Amino acid sequence: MRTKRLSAILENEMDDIERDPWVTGIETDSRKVSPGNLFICIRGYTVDGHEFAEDAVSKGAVAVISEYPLDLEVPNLVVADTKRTAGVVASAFYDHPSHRMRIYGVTGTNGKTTTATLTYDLFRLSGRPVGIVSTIGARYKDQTLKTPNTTPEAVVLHRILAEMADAGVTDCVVEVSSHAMMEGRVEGVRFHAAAFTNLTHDHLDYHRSMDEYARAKARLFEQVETTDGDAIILNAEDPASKTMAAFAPTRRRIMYSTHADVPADIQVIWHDQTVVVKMNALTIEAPVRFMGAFNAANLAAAIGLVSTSELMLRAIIANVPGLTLPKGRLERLDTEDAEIYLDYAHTPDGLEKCLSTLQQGERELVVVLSAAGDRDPTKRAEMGRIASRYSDDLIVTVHDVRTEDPRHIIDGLLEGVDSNTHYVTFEERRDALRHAAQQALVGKRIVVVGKGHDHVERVGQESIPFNESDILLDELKKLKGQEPAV
Ligand SMILES: CC(=O)N[C@H]1[C@@H](OP(=O)(O)OP(=O)(O)OC[C@H]2O[C@@H](n3ccc(=O)[nH]c3=O)[C@H](O)[C@@H]2O)O[C@H](CO)[C@@H](O)[C@@H]1O[C@H](C)C(=O)N[C@@H](C)C(=O)N[C@H](CCC(=O)O)C(=O)O
Ligand SMILES: Nc1ncnc2c1ncn2[C@@H]1O[C@H](COP(=O)(O)OP(=O)(O)OP(=O)(O)O)[C@@H](O)[C@H]1O
Repeated sequence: MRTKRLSAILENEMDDIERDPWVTGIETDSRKVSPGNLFICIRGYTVDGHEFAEDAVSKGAVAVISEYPLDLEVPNLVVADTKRTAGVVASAFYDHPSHRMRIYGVTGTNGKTTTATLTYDLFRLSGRPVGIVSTIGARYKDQTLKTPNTTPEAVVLHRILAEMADAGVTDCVVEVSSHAMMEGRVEGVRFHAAAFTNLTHDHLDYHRSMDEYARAKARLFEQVETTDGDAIILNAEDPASKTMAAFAPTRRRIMYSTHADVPADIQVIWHDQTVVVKMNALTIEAPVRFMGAFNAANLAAAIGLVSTSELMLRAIIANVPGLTLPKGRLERLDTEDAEIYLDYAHTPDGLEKCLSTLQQGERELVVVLSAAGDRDPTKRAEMGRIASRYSDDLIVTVHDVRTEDPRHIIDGLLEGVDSNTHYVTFEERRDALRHAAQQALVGKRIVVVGKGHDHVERVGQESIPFNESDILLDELKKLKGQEPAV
C-alpha cells in the first residue's frame, strides 16, 4: 500500500508529498521493523515509542506516524493519537478483515475466556470455519498463535484477523479486555455482536473507579454495527448491563439469565449434569460436562452470540453436550489418586463462584489461595475473606510475585481471613503445592486457584516455566513412594 493512500485514509496531509513509498507492513516495535515497514510511534507506560523512530528508519522503515513532527529522512504523518490511529491504519492495510468475517466480542470481569471458548466451540462443532483471539491464544482451523495479551495491540490484532479472513474463516470470537478498550486495541474492528458477562472488582490499579472500569467495557457495545442481525448480548442478572446498554441504545438487545424467575430472552438453568435452555418458545434439555451456575451464564452468553448467526437454536443446542471448559477453569487433575482442581480465579467474584461450586460435596475443601505481585492489591483482603468462608483449611501463598515481597502479598490476603479459619502460609508456591498434595492424599478435595492454564511464573523481570499440573502429579508420585515423572 502507498503511503499517500494511508495518508488519505487518515485524512491527513503528509509533510512530504513527493516521496510516496510502498509500505510492506506495519510495526509499532522498532525491534521488529523490517525494510519497507511503516513505523507507528506509541507513547507507552514504560517508554515513548517516538524515541525509537530513528532506529526504525535505520532498520528500513519507509514512513513514520507520530504525535509530533520528527526530523526524519522518510515521510512523517502527524496525528493526535497514534494508539487509535494504529487500528484505523492496520484495518485499511489488511483490507478490513473485520468486514470480511463476522466478529463477536466478549467483555466482562470474569468469564470472558470461557464464554469466548464456548462460542468458538459451538461454531466449530457445527462445522463452521471459526477463529478465536483470547487469553489462551489465537486459533483457527489447525493454526495456533501465541498472543502477548488477552487482546493484542491493534496492529497485531488486525494482522491475526487478516490471516484468518484470508484462510476462509467466517466467524471469529475476540475477547476484549477493559485495557484493550482504553488502549485502543480494537480500534477499526467492526463487531457483528458483543456479549457482556459481568462486572465486579478487578483492575482498580489501572482504572480509577468501578464507574470508569464499567464505561471502558461499555465502549465495546458502541462499536457493534447496527445492521440486520447484529446484536448485543447482556446479562439480565448484572446491574452493569444497564451501562452497557446505554452505550448502544439502538442495537438489538438479547438478555440472558440463569434463573427461571429472572425474565430474559435466553435462560440457561444448570442442574448438576444438565442444562435446560429456553429461547424463542423452545425448551431443550442437554447434558453438560461442566459444573457451576456461573458456567451456565457463560453458556447463555455464548448461545446468545451464536444465535446472531444463521444457525438454528436446535442445531446450536445439539452441540452443548460436546462442550468442555478451557484449560485451567475448574480443571480436574488427571489422576485417580486425588481430587485436585486447578482454577484461574483471580478476582473476588471469580473465587466465590469457583469455591461455592466446589464446596458442594462430601469431602473437606482445602483452598490453595494466592494473589499476584504488583497487581491490584485492593482485592486481596476480600479474596482472603471469601476463601475462609468456603474452605475447611487454607494454604496461603503467592504467584507471579514480579517485584513485590511475597510476605506483603500473603499479609494482604490474610487481612481478610477469618480468625477461626485454620491456615498455613508458604512464600514459595512449590512448597504450597507439595503441602496441598499431602492433603489430597488424605482424602481432601483441593482447589488451587490463581494460575489456571498459565505455565509461567513471573519473578522480577524473568519468566520461569512453571507447570502446576506436572508439579502436583510429581509431588503425588513422590509422596506415594514412586519415582517422579521426567
Ligand atoms: C498497561 C499496558 O497495557 N501495557 C501494554 C503496553 O506496554 P507499555 O505501555 O509498557 O509499552 P512500552 O514498553 O512503554 O513501549 C511503548 C512503545 O514503544 C515501543 N518500543 C519499545 C522499546 C523499543 O526498543 N522499541 C520500541 O519501538 C513498543 O513496541 C511500544 O509500541 O504495550 C505493550 C505492547 O503492546 C503490551 O504488551 C503491554 O501489556 C502488558 C504486558 C500488560 O501487562 N498488560 C496488561 C495490563 C493487560 O493489558 N491486560 C489485559 C487483560 C486484563 C484481564 O482481563 O485480566 C489484556 O488485554 O491482556
Ligand atoms: N461468569 C462468571 N462469573 C464469575 N466468575 C467466573 C465466571 N466465569 C468464570 N469465572 C471464574 O473466573 C475465572 C477465570 O475465567 P475466565 O478465564 O473465563 O475469565 P476471564 O474474564 O477471561 O479472565 P481474564 O480476563 O483475566 O483472562 C474462572 O477460573 C472462574 O473461577
